[in-house]
Amino acid sequence: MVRVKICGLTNKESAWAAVEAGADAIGFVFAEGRRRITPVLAREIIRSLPPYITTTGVFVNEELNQVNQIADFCRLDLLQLHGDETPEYCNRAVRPVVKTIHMGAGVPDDEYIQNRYGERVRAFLLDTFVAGATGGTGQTFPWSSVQKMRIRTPIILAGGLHPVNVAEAIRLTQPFSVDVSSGVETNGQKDPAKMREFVHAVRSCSPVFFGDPH
Ligand SMILES: O=C(O)c1ccccc1N[C@@H]1O[C@H](COP(=O)(O)O)[C@@H](O)[C@H]1O
Repeated sequence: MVRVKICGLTNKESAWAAVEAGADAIGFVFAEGRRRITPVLAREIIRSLPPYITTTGVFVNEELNQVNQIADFCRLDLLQLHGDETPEYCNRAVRPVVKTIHMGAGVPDDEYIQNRYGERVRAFLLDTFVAGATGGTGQTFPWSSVQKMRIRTPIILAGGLHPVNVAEAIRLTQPFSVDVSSGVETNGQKDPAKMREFVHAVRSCSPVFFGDPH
C-alpha cells in the first residue's frame, strides 16, 4: 500500500481534516514561506492528534541545534530536509531523516547520493527542482526519470501531485509513499474535499507490494 503524507498544515482544523481524509502522515513547514508554522502551534496540533499518525517537520538549511530543539519540543517523528544538509548533518539529527533530492530535467547521480546518504536517511523524497525555490511549488518533474534510478532506500514521490495525476505518478514510479501540499489546496488553504479525493485516488490504485518497494 502506498502511504500518503499531506504537508504544509498550518492550523488544527486542516490537520484534523487531513487525518480524517486518511493521511498516514502529516507535515509542518518550519522553513520560510507562506506555510510556515510556529513550533508552539505545531506542538499544540500534534498533542491533539490521535495515535498512529506520523508527524514530520520540514526544514531548509536550518541550524542543526534549532532543528533538534524543535523536533524535541514538538515531538516530531521525522525530519524532512529540503536544503543542502550534509550526510553528517543527517547523522546528528535527533530524529530519522527524509532527505530531498531535487529532480531537474535529467537523472541525478543517484549512485553517488545513495552512497553518501543511504546509511543515514530513512527515505529519499523526490521533489521538482525549481530555481529559487526549495519546495511546495506545485510543479511536477518527468516521472519516467525515476524508472532509471537505482536508489535502494525507500522513495517518497512529491512535486505537483494532485487527485487527478497521482494514480499515473504511482504507476510510473512505484514509490513507497506520496507527498502532497499545493495539490490539495484551494486559494492557498488546505481543502478537505481535495484531501479526501487525493487519499481515495491513492488507495484506489495502490498495488500490494510483495517485493522490495522503493
Ligand atoms: O510547502 C512548502 O511551503 C515547502 C517549503 C519549503 C520546503 C518544502 C516545502 N514543501 C514540500 O514540498 C514538496 C512538494 O510540494 P507540492 O505538493 O509540489 O506543493 C512536498 O514534499 C512538501 O512537503
